[in-house]
Amino acid sequence: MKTQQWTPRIYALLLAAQLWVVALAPADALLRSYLLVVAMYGLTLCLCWQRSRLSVTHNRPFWRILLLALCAKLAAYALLAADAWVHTDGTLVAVDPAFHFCVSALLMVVAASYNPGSPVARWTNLIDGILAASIAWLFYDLLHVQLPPSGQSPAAALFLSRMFDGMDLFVAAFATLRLLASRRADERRFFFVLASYAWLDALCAGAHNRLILASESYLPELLHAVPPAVLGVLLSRRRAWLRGYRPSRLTVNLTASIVPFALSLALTGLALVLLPSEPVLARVMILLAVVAYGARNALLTAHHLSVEDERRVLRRSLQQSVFQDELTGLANRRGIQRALERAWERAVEQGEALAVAMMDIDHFKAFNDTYGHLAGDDCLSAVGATLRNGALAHAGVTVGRYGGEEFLMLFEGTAAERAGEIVEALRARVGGLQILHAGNHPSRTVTASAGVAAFQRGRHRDLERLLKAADEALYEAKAAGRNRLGRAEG
Ligand SMILES: Nc1nc2c(ncn2[C@@H]2O[C@H](COP(=O)(O)OP(=O)(O)OP(=O)(O)O)[C@@H](O)[C@H]2O)c(=O)[nH]1
Repeated sequence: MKTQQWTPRIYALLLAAQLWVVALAPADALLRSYLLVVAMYGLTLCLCWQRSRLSVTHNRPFWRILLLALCAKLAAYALLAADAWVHTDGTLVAVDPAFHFCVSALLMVVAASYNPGSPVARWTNLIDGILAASIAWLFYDLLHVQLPPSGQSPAAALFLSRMFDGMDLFVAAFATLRLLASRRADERRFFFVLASYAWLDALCAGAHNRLILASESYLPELLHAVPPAVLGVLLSRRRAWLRGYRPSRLTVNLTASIVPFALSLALTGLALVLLPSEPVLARVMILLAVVAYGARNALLTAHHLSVEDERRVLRRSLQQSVFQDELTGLANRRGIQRALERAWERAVEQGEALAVAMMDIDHFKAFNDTYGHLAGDDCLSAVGATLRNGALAHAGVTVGRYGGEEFLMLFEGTAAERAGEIVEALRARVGGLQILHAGNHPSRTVTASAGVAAFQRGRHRDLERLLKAADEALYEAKAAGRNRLGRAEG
């Protein structure tokens, strides 16, 4: 028989046995009832252990923390059973059951605040753990300070049950918050189980504590058995709960910010209650709450700032790769086109002088065919560097690789005559590289031809016409024998 089939039956049997015990109310009803609850927690523990073994690695710590919380619960009920067995007024051993209930709640808070995915997780988890442990410690301390050891009065019992209500509701609210912010299905499964158990535990414990104040019956003892039984049944199921639920980014981020705030607030609240009786400890705890909250925020802010910096660098290098030619380091076609459009707008709107030139390496196909494509790349790279350095010497000149072995030059605020002079100087620099090119007669070294055109309002109605004029001038230079400058009609 499968686990999910036999578990509800065993829990039902144990519950039936407990009902029989509390209804018949023999002399040792309390002891037997607690022993049955211990048995239920024992079975639930086994199911939780099995679940932790089956879970994916990154989720395993959650199940292990829950396992420890259940161990603490089991220990608390075992102590209650031992207490019922000896029938003493106080407790049997030095540590009373309240301590174990506190430890169990602390561990569930730790599970709900544990965040393995965050990049600064090691430190934030440590801070959250310290806060949760301080809350549990203060809570336990408060129980003993506010409640004298002999205090079994109805007022003291009411105080005790209110304190436990507060603690249980805090755990349940915390687990629900994490459930709402769980993106992964396996994490959501854990927090569904934890939140269901925490709410049920809070309701049953609250109801039990009030009912035993109001009646002499043992029947409220049944309420102790409901949370472990329901938890065990949930643990034995394999199905994923809230399958269709996907938290928004806002919910996830809000929860992440609320967790440290809620922990610090709870610690401060408990410290304020403790302030009149233990002022030093209370002040230390308030200070701890403030420092821990501040340190956690500082950690996260520092992390976000460094992520933002990395993003900025990445964005810049991405932008560069979009507008820069890898081989020559010049602006690529997209980059030079963008610069050209901006310059064109300025020329049209503000009447600034504008000239463009197309430059093309002569017989570059023959160069590639003779020396190979890699040598061709080296040649393009050397020509590109020469044009880039040469352009630096003249204000308002931008050079880009327009495509293949063709370069586009942009002269802003430069008259046609002057633009021609600069192109000639740049062509001379290319020739000055003295790169061997046997197929390029008569120089037998790499040379370039160019065509220049200046913007004229009446003649060039759009950018394409200006580029076409420069291209035609280049064509004329090629046709006239290459290694020269062609000028568009002015
Ligand atoms: N090595 C290399 N060659 C390229 C690159 N881009 C284009 N080319 C080559 O450049 C050559 C251009 O040849 P053509 O357009 O026929 O012009 P050309 O041989 O220079 O002749 P003219 O322009 O008339 O002087 C082609 O062989 C292309 O393969 C590149 O990035 N690297």
